[in-house]
Amino acid sequence: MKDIILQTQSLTKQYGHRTVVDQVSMTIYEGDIYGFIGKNGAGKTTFIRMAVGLASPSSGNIRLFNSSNLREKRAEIGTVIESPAFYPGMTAMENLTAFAKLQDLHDPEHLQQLLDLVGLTDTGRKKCKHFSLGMKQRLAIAIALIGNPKLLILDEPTNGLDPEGMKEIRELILKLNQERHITVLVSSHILGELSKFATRYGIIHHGKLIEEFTEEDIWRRSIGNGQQDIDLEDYFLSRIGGIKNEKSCEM
Ligand SMILES: Nc1ncnc2c1ncn2[C@@H]1O[C@H](COP(=O)(O)OP(=O)(O)OP(=O)(O)O)[C@@H](O)[C@H]1O
Repeated sequence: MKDIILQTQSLTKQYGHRTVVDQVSMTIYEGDIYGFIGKNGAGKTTFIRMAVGLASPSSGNIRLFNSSNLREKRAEIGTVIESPAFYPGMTAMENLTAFAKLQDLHDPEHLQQLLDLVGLTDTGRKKCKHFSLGMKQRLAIAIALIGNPKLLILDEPTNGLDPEGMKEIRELILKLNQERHITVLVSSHILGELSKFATRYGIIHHGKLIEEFTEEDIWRRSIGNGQQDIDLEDYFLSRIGGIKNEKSCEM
């Protein structure tokens, strides 16, 4: 049995009378690339903010790495939430150095390796404000990796990227998972994109986690129903009552 990396029980967030995350019980196992799927406003970011300690739950429970000592265990998580934040007037290496200093880490070789890993080796004196969105996302991921996290949480990392930028992020996530054995939680509202690399999925709809499954689970079910093939996107949409748009993979 694989180790449990992140587990929530009935995690709930209310803003006033509105419940935006509703009793979510999620389990992420070691080695997963967990695709967290939901429409805009479904509650993905709010759930992630609670998991990493940026928002406090109204009720429910969170365990990290099989421990309830969240203060200690959150140090083993790297996070990129929404727009990447860094110093626009600095280079990639200057940013990495500044963020490493905040964590009291001073190892230029480690930082150079991170730059190489995310494909920003050749950016030299170029200031980050002149980076493309894809480069900014990859720098944000490098910053999240400074402390060698065991779990990387990425909130909509491909949002707004062109196909090439999406491919770069996808390949980076796969490399981190397969070569560095980092477990990944990645949220998106773009089904076609997530299905290219996720190993398990959770669908969130109106704040509720309506299902968790692997792609294999769906295959098994479709064979059981006498179907030859499955379309993951059709399946997702059938679960949330959506209609497939032939021109777009978005929900
Ligand atoms: N601080 C807040 N106060 C009140 N409502 C909030 C707050 N933060 C989020 N919400 C509401 O909670 C709901 C869920 O938002 P959330 O950002 O978690 O969704 P999401 O699935 O991440 O969507 P998106 O992809 O658009 O970010 C939304 O209706 C949002 O307006």
